Formats: sequence, C-alpha cells, structure tokens
Amino acid sequence: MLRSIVRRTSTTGAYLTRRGFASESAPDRKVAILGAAGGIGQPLSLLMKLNPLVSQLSLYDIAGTPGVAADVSHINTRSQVSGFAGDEQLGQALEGADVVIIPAGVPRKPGMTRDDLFNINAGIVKSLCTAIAKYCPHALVNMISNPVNSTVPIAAEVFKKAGTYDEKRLFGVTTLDVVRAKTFYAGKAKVNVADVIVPVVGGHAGITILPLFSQATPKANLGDEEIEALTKRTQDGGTEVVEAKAGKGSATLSMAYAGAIFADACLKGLNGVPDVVECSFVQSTVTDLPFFASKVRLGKNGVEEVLGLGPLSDFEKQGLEALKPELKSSIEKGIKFANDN
Ligand SMILES: NC(=O)c1ccc[n+]([C@@H]2O[C@H](COP(=O)([O-])OP(=O)(O)OC[C@H]3O[C@@H](n4cnc5c(N)ncnc54)[C@H](O)[C@@H]3O)[C@@H](O)[C@H]2O)c1
Ligand SMILES: O=C(O)C[C@H](O)C(=O)O
Repeated sequence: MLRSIVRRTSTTGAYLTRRGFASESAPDRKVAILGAAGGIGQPLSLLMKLNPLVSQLSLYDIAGTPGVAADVSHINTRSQVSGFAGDEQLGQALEGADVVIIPAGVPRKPGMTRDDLFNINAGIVKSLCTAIAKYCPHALVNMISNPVNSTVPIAAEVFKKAGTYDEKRLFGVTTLDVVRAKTFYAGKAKVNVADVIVPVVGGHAGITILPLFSQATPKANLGDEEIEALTKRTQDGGTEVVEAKAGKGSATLSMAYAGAIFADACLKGLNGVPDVVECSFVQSTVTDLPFFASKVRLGKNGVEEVLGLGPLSDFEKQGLEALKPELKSSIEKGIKFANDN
C-alpha cells in the first residue's frame, strides 16, 4: 500500500509521496556539518535542510552556528535543526550522526596551492576526527577540507589510532571536480549538461585531478586539443574561482552544491537505494597508491565497491602516471603528520 504512493526520485534520491512531501518511510538520519558557519558551511546547511532524507541536521562551528541554525530551522522541511558552537558542544553535535560533512578550515587566496593550507587545516581535521572517533565512530565521513589528498589520510590515521577505522566509511569529497567536468564538457560538446556523465579520478589538487573525457557521455567528436584544454580547465577549476574571488576565498556555492550531492548519495546508499555510484577519494587498490579517487558504489555500510578505471586514452594513461608522485607525497605527508602530532 505504502509502496504504491511512495516513489524514490532518481535526481534527488528523495522518498516522495505523490504530493511531493517527504514520506514517513524514509528512515531517521542525522547529518552533522562541521564548519557550518563558513562559506561552504552555510549554503551546504541550506541544501541539507532541503533534503527530505535528513531528519536531524546538526550544525557545528567554533562560533556563529546558533544564528545559522536559527535561520535555517525556519524552513518548512522535515529535519530538526540544532546549532552547536565551541569545543564543549562538539560531542553533542556529533552524537548519533549517520553522516558527518567536514568543510572546516581555511580556504586558499590567490597564489596559494591547496597544500599551503596543510599547516592550519591538518590540525583542525585531526581534532575533529578525534571527536568523531569518540562520539560517532560509525558515521560516514565526507571530507571537504583541503588539501583533501592529505586530510583523508590524516583522518584514516586518527581513526586507526582510536581503533575505529573502517575504510568503507571515509570519503574525500571530489564531487566538485565531477560537477566542473560535466559543465565544461557540456559547453564544448554542445550537449545537454543534465545528460552528461564524466568520471574524474586521482585526487583533488592540480594534475592529480584526472577527468576521463574518453568515457564521457553523450559522446562527442572533440579533438585532442579540445580534450587537453577541458582537462586543464577542470584541473584548474578551483584556481579559476580563487582568482576571480581575488582574496575573498575559494569555491563555496558550487562546493556546497557538490557536497550536498555527495551527502545525498551517501544517505541513499545507507537507506539501501541500489546502484548509487559517485566518484570519491577513498582507500583503494585501483592503483599502487593507498588512497585514490574513482567511481565508488555506495551501500548500507558506505563503500560497497571501489570500481576500476575502465579503458583510458593514451593522454589519460600519461596523466595517470604523471599524477602518482604528487599524490603519493601528499598522502605520505598526511600520514606522517597524524603520526608525529
Ligand atoms: N573538496 C573540495 O572540493 C573543496 C572545495 C572548496 C573548498 N574546499 C575547502 O573547504 C574548506 C572550507 O572552505 P570555506 O570557503 O568554507 O572556508 P571558510 O573560512 O569560509 O569557512 C570555514 C569554516 O570553518 C570553521 N572552522 C575553523 N576551525 C574549525 C574547527 N576546529 N571546528 C569547526 N569549524 C571550524 C571556521 O570558523 C569557518 O566558519 C577549505 O579548506 C577549502 O579549501 C574544498
Ligand atoms: O581550489 C580550492 O582551493 C578549493 C577547492 O579545492 C576547489 O576545487 O574549488
């Protein structure tokens, strides 16, 4: 009976009734956002408040979250919103969370690399992950804070030390690379952007971002130079925004969108929706590197399957070999930091 009036939408993953309201049958899910008062955190809080799969939305930052939470809480959607500020409230913010999204930390200014953020963000991520291990060790962790190529290995080491590490539950969010690759490809190939699928593999910084345009659909007859330009633009997408913002930070709105897409996919997987596949930077055996971004099938326990790369063009094969040394050293830097500090 319930089945006949409830449908799952493929675009939002929402459980909707015929009238479009969130169904009571969607299980309760708590989502916590750490860094919720920031440039990404605020629009991401808004987008997660709009997601009918969320029943409890917990907004944490060092300051400013009571205001963000009061504001967002007036939106007439399913979730109950709470704001938490300061160290002493972090435990409460995390307790019982199914998904924790982390956009906490400093963003780039023009002229900086993501690795230049390491000194500040590594410590922030380490302390937040220590609290996750204590208060919600089974949550799926969506790491947005840069440099993702190092912050994910830091998180893994923190969880290992705490005895809570489960490689199926830790994700570096690389969805913005996919979002950009889709947009830029659609523009060049003159196809409907809503139809475009492009995997992006590797990591999340410069040349470690490797879009696989040879696998893009709908197919288009783009020449080598066009593919090279699209690849470079995708790799430099973050820098394009940093420069345009001229000192006022990096991508926030497109990142909030991408973060909301990825968190929604995690929630769908937890809820048992089949065939939920997104690219993410995860523990991996796809290459000889311990962490690598590729397509991942999401399920009730997080990562259900890390999918392989599929056939690569010669240009992509070269890109794959070229990215490995940088990605390896960023991973090692994260592991070393977590073990030395
Ligand atoms: N993965 C990606 O694709 C991607 C995309 C864009 C930005 N980022 C990264 O996301 C991070 C945040 O970017 P932003 O533009 O939102 O920055 P922001 O400075 O606007 O916001 C960061 C927020 O984190 C908070 N914060 C700092 N320390 C904290 C702590 N210990 N606990 C909780 N919150 C804390 C700050 O108070 C602030 O509100 C940066 O590291 C940026 O490089 C990643
Ligand atoms: O570029 C940045 O510093 C932020 C983020 O990683 C992005 O890709 O936009």
